[in-house]
Amino acid sequence: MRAWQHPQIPSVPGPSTAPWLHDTASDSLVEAKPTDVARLYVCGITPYDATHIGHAATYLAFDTLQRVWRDAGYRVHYAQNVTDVDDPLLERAIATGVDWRDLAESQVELFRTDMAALRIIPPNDYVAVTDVIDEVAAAVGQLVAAGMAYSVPTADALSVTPVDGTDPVRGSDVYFDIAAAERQTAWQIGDESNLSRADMLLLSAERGGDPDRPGKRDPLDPMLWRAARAGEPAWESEVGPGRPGWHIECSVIALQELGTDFTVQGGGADLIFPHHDMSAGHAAALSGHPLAGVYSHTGMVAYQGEKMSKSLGNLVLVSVLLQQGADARAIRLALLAQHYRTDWTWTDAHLGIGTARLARWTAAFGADAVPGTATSSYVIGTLRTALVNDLDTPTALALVDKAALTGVSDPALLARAVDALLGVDL
Ligand SMILES: Nc1ncnc2c1ncn2[C@@H]1O[C@H](COS(=O)(=O)NC(=O)[C@@H](N)CS)[C@@H](O)[C@H]1O
Ligand SMILES: [Zn+2]
Repeated sequence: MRAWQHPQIPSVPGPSTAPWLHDTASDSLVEAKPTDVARLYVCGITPYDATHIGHAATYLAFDTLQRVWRDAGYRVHYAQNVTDVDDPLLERAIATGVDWRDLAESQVELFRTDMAALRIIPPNDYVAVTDVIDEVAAAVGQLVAAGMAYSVPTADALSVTPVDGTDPVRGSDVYFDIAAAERQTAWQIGDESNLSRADMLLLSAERGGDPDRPGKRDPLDPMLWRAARAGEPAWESEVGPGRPGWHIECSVIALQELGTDFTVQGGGADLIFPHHDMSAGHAAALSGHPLAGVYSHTGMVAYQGEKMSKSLGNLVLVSVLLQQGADARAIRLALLAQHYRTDWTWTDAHLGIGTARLARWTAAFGADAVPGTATSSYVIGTLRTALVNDLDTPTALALVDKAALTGVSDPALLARAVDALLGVDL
């Protein structure tokens, strides 16, 4: 699927190194140093109510990561999915009387324009789950054959006569067998999330799981394939008519585009469990290898006291801010002023601060700037040090603020660094 236009990224002289990132799995800072190409998977949107400030903050964090890798001389291979068929999307389509395909299509297009406006680097591979149904079904079939998945008879599935009668899977929902996968692979549930089983059960119910469903071997076993039901989209497949589960789509797309053991798997903290634990479990069961080296998660942006989210409807949309006259660079600066791993609350004041900062930086380093006393190359060195330290953009912004007060020896050089590393073209 088409992504969006790639922003210009100038090269900046001077040495830089791979970034250190907080890794959720080890709960420590690790060096995200690729062996050759930096391979990155960041979970994409479920396309409705696209691009709220929370989405933008998360994708901006992994944009910053890529800018630091590129500055250090690494090429980046970036993959991202679109969850363009899933229960929440179908519910929203029904609630708003819109065909789910039209809703997905229009929201992905809005997301693309917002990402391009914010100069966020696009993925090399932008893959919709509806484009890989066969690949997902084949992966589910592989897990069934390997004894790491099982079917649960489905009362309300469309009655389907199994083709040859021997295949117990047709016409049933298919679940991942966590215990079997833990026996057959090095993966253990909780490897990424480090959560207690009690917390897992709570989060599983809150985030699309069905721990109370009868017939499952373990309440935490996640669904791999949902059998066709009346009124729901379904595709014919080797595991019967139906559609993909959530976690398996990211395992299949990440493995297909990046292979195993890729550098960083990224997303918001609400994906830590079940989504990223299970995506890693499915990938280990399919490939025998770990999915990624580093599991990187961003904090949640709230608005009016609650995490910004579709279901709550407390959304601040990037496109609305832009329509109201906000400069995309000011929105970017407003987001970069918060460390990517903190939970924080958006207020309109944040946009005002970003707008004022943009004006000060334009005066100090833009086309009409006059040289000042700080040394550009020195300031750029401190900027790089801040970003290599777990993408510390708040410190980076403060360093550029300070340089703006005194002016710098070579304003154009600093402007190049601000563009390359922070994505703000003054
Ligand atoms: N309020 C928020 N603050 C920060 N990040 C958020 C917020 N809401 C959603 N996100 C992040 O934005 C990304 C897309 O979220 S989403 O549209 O709900 N889609 C999904 O989570 C799945 N399609 C991932 S496969 C995820 O990484 C999610 O963690
Ligand atoms: Zn995902």
